[in-house]
Amino acid sequence: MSSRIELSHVGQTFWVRGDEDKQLREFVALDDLNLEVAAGEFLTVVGPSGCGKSTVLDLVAGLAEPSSGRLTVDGKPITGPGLDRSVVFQQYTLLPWRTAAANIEFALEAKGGMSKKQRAERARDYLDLVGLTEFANRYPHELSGGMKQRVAIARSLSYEPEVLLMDEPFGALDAQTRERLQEELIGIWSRTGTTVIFITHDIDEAVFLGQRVAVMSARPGRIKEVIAIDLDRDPSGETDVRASRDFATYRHHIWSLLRQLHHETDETTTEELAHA
Ligand SMILES: Nc1ncnc2c1ncn2[C@@H]1O[C@H](COP(=O)(O)OP(=O)(O)OP(=O)(O)O)[C@@H](O)[C@H]1O
Repeated sequence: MSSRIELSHVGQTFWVRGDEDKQLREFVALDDLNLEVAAGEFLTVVGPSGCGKSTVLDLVAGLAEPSSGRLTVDGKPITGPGLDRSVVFQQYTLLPWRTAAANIEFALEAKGGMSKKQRAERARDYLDLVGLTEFANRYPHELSGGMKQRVAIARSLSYEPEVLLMDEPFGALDAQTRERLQEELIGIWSRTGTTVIFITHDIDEAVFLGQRVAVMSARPGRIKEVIAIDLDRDPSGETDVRASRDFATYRHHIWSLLRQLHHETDETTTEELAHA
């Protein structure tokens, strides 16, 4: 099962204290942001630092309420967190006193409706899916960074959410582990059909994973452009799609957009400082 997500005219404003006068001021993090994610789509999001990527994810996760606009999952307004949507953060959020399998079982306990035996079986299935069958009884401190993140992904998938929200989940990993996990994630996604929103700072990662890449602008945070990625992926993994001409073209287009946005943000900041 997967779900369609829609954000229309979404705005998010925070109250922040000025550096100089310590007065509270409104800070517009998102303004009139519109985005649709189709059921079963893999959408990646890139944008300058501080443009509001995590804010968007928090809103879809139901961890925060927007100041304006509307967010829906399959047409129903998002009013808070729900087991239909699962979040994977950059930092591994495993319970250190529980084994890999027990971490997953714990999440399933929270969902309810499953016997102990069913939970144990489900945990095994999802550890198999992320290639960690042999490590079910290891504690987090006995696992590598990449393995911990795979357990976190298995845990998020185990309660079979319709939507998987990923906030730079591979950001803390070395380049090789990161590439391997990207490939595994594509495999898992094609098997489960979950709708994925994946935030990253890495253009290559965005192009490799996304069926579409949403590029955000900063100040205010909006969707600048959404680029459909049509790459000839080789399911056997034998061909290096990252080395293809098409990949380089997409990469360069997004790089140029981000560079332009970076200049625009710098100019806005200079103007704001001049008027402060
Ligand atoms: N609770 C908050 N209170 C005040 N300002 C906030 C709050 N949360 C986020 N912001 C501000 O909103 C803007 C967007 O933050 P957000 O974390 O969504 O950006 P981001 O694109 O995910 O950043 P990065 O790429 O650096 O992780 C930033 O300027 C941030 O300082």
